[in-house]
Parts: sequence; structure tokens; C-alpha cells
Amino acid sequence: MTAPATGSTPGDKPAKKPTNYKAAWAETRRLMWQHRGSLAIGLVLMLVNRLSGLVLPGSVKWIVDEVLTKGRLELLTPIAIAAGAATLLQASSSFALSQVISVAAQRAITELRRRVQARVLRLPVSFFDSTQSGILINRVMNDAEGIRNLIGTGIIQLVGGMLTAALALGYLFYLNWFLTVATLVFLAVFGGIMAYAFVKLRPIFRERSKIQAEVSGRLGQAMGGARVVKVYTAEKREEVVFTKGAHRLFRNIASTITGTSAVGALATVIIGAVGVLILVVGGRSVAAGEMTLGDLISYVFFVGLVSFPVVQMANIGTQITEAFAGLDRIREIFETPTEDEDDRQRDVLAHANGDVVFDKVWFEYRPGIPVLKDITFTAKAGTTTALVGSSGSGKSTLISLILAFNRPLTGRITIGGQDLTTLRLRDYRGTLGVVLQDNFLFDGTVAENIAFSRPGATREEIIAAARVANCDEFVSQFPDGYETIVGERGVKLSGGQRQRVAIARAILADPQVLILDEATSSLDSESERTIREALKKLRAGRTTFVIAHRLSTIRSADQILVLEQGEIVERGSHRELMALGGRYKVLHDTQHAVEQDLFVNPGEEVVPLDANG
Ligand SMILES: Nc1ncnc2c1ncn2[C@@H]1O[C@H](COP(=O)(O)OP(=O)(O)OP(=O)(O)O)[C@@H](O)[C@H]1O
Repeated sequence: MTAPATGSTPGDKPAKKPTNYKAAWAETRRLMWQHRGSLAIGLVLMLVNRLSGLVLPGSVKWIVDEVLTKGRLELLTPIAIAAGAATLLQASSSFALSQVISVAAQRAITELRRRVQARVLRLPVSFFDSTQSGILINRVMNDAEGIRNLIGTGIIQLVGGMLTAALALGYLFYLNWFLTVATLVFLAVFGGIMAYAFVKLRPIFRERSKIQAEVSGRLGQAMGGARVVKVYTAEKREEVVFTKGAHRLFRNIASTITGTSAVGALATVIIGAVGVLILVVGGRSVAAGEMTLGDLISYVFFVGLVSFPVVQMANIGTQITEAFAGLDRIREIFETPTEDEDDRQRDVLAHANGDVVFDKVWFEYRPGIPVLKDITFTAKAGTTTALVGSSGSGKSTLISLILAFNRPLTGRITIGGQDLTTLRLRDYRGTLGVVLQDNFLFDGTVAENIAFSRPGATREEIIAAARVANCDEFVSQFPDGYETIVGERGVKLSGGQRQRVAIARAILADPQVLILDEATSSLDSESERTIREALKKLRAGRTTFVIAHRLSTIRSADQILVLEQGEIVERGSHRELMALGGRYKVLHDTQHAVEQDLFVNPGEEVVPLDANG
């Protein structure tokens, strides 16, 4: 009864949307503030880590100049002890750092995932219609993961790297300012080229997560629809679609590999050039007595300390940009209004068992194409209203308005005199029950699926509901009874069994307003009888809306609304509508004739009794 979800296939090039860095930065600041405690401890640990990391290269100068050149052997042991202690300190602070920061980051990721998931499920149905589920799963799982780099080791490494570079640089200036200026020129050129490279690479990284989401989304659909794929021998087609997507992903990754390895090669060249520079300029300085040999050796070590963070910063920079992009996509979800956003200001539902009234309701999915036109009717409390009409006439859409999945464009829907748009959604939905043609069951046990509508239900209540729905007779034949696993979407049950589980689920919910989308046509007469009986018991005393596919099942409805192209063209009881001899009678007689002649020979066509209505 629902329209197929729209969305691009992995082959399409989606429109690129620039990351809103300002908003992402604001969200980052909020996250950082939230985790300021562990970040502060992390920074202190990082400081200790980096400072202790300077001791070993710093001691080289003393070894060369004092111990080796001047022969002060008594200094060797203290220097060795200092270097050893510093290394121990470096190792333990690094361990503590990863403990504090990584755990904090994981906690933040979990929290963000939880918030995104909770938010996504509260978004309107139209959002799900227009967004692939793969993309939404990606938001919850991968994009949330990205913040590891913002509040985790990424940011600490960045800050730590900059700190080490600054300290090391100061020391380099002290050792030989001229050589340092020359080295910096090289490093600046390298930094500039790298910044340019990453500006180029950034959009490719952003594109990657999008491609990944699309490819896995499509993959999920193909797996979920495996039966349809097999029947229409679409394995090859799906293979082609996947291959295209996988290749797009490959091309994306390959292009970044080229970029990053080019940067790596450039780094080697620059380091080589700096090495040559140090040999030439430094060697001369030593020869001229401006520098000691120890100075030159520790200079080499410290240049390493400066250039390593530059390379690292660029790498972390990419990860942080990625994380920004992910946060920005998450922010979009947080900015999309949820269905129950202003529930607190809305009214409490006073009469769940009141009349349901449609008053001049218009509705459209696409602007300018009305799907429901001026719908006015009253469904008295406790009565059954049947909707009939040809395919696409708007029956499901009307039901979606009753379920508050969609809101009227103009006009009002009221329940017990209260406008649906002013009611607390949670209250209102709590009064609903649905049994649809394709009843969605979760991969769990029969009992869990029945209790889905009321998680606190006792085993006795579940079994009582199952009895009313005539589930008991087939469940008792399963070796595991109510503990039988139904499989994804309930594939391990027959269509009729699924239907009855859904009826039991609705019975347990004890709804005031009931929606039935009858699908009895595919069942044998025995199952149909049991299901019809179950539905009859379910309907008793509830305001029921039935989408009737077999008109013979709605003879007892209190009112029948005949929809055509979004308008109610006839209304009344079965008897009244038959007497009217209009559209309903045509539909009825045509269907009756089809049912009578189900086994006619080919060519013996059914002639409608009254083609004009
Ligand atoms: N989510 C949607 N977005 C855009 N158009 C939609 C959407 N759902 C339905 N439509 C369109 O609205 C019209 C009415 O569809 P609806 O599903 O309400 O018909 P129906 O009477 O329930 O049909 P059926 O008996 O075949 O289920 C159709 O033209 C359909 O294409």
C-alpha cells in the first residue's frame, strides 16, 4: 500500500553539497566542551609525552660534545639514566593518553550514535520515503564514528604535534638560526603544496562516504529483495549495479591513493633536500667552529621532530575535515524537524473513542497534483468505514492521514472534536492499531512480534491475544511454539500466519482506532475464514477503517466510501450503493463475475455489467 521509496542508484552522480564548516565547528566546540575534562587530562599527558620525547634526542649533544669530545665519562651514567627515565615516562604517558582519550572518544561516539538513531526514527515518513536507508544507517554508524578525530586522539595529536614542532623549532633557532631559516623555507614550500593537495583531496573524501552509503544501501535492498531478484533472474543486473558502485568507490579511493602517495614522495624529496642543506651549511658551520659536532647531530634529530608533525598534521587535518563533513551531515538530521517536536505544547487527547471527522481535506505529495480532493465524511465512534476504489484512487493516502504520517494541505481531521494537528502525537498514535497487507515482522520470536505493540505484556496476555487472532492453532504445531524465530520480515511464516500474528499484535495493543488493509484474496478459503473471524473479533467496538480489496468482505461495513481520483464519488451502505446502481455496483458486479469465472478458459472474458457506472 505504500509508494516505493525514491532514491538514486549507486550509478548516479549525486549533487555535491558544500560542508557547512561554521555549523560543524559550532557542534565540535559543543562536543569539546562536553568532554573538556578528559581533553584537558589528555593535553597534560600529551605535554608530558612530548617533553619527555625531547630528552633522548637532546642528550645526543651532551654525549657527543661532553662525553666523547671532552672525555667527561662521569656524565655518561646520569645522561643514560635521564634518557631511560624519559623514555619510560614517554611510554607510560602515551599509554595513559590512549586510555583516557580513546575511551572518552568511544563514549562520545556511542552517545552521538544513540542521539542520531533516536532522532532519525522520529523524523516524518516523507523523510524515509526520500532517503535511502543505507544513507541513514551510514549517518548513525560511520558519520558518528568520525568524531573520534575531533575529540579523540586526532585533535590531541594535532595539538601535541604543533607543540613539539614549536619547542623543537625554538631549539633549532638557538643552535643555528641561518640553517633553520633555510630549512623552514623548504618546509613552508612543502606545507603549502600539501595544503593545496588536501584542498583537492577533501571533496573526494567527502564523496567517498556518500558512495559507500549508496552502495551498501543498494546492496541491502538487493539482499532484502532476494526473492524478487531471483524470480526475475536479476542477479546479473544487480551484479552490474553493484560492480558499478564498487568501481566508483575504487576510483574514488584510487584517486586519493595517488594524491597521498604523491605527497609522500614529495616529503621524501623535501627531507632529502633538507638533509643535503644540513650537511652543507651545518658541515661548514662545524668546520668554522660556529657549531659543535654534538650541535649538528642533535640538529638533525630536532629537524625530524619539526618535520614529522608537519606531515602528521596534514594527515590528521584530512581526518578532521572528514569528521567535520560527517558532523555536518548529522547536523542536517538534527535540524530536520521531528514529528513530535512540539508535542509538549500540544493538547492531550481527550476522547480516543470519539468520532473521526474529515472536513474538506485536500492533500498532495507533489505541489499542484492533489491526491485527495475535498474529502468530507464522519466515521462514528465504534463503526466500520470501508474505502473502495480503483488502484491509485487515494485509499492508502487517506489512511496515511488518519495515521498522521501525512498532514492535510487544507481542511481538518478531528477525533472526538479535537484537531489531529493539535494533538500530542504519542497520545494519538497510542490509540492506533494496524493490520496491513504486508505486515512487517521483526526477526525475533512469534511472542516478541506479538508483544511489539505492548512490550510490557505478560505471557498470558500474549497467548490470549494469539488465541483471539487464531494464531494458537498454527503456533502450537511449531516445535518451539511461541519461541519460534520468524526470520527477517517474518519470512519463515506463511502469508496467512504473518497476517494472524499482525492481528494478534493489534489485539494486544487494544486500539481505539483500527486500520485494516485486507489481503484475504491470496489465502485459501479455510485461512480466509479464520482470518476473517479474527478480524471480526478485532473490529468489535473499535472505530475501524478498512481498505477493502474484496468487496464481499465489507458488506457489513457501516459506511462505504467510493474513491475515484482522490474524490469521494459515492457513499452509503452496501445495500444503498447497490440500489444506487453507480460506480460501486460496477466494481461489485465486475469483481463478482471475476470470482465466479476464476476458472474460465482463455478467451472467455468477463464483461462488466455496466461500463458507464
Ligand atoms: N509517497 C508518495 N509520494 C508521491 N506520490 C505518492 C506517494 N504515495 C502515493 N502517491 C501517489 O498518490 C496516488 C494515490 O496513491 P494511493 O497509494 O493512496 O492509492 P491507493 O488507492 O491506495 O492504491 P492501491 O489500491 O493500488 O494501493 C497515486 O497516484 C500515487 O502514485
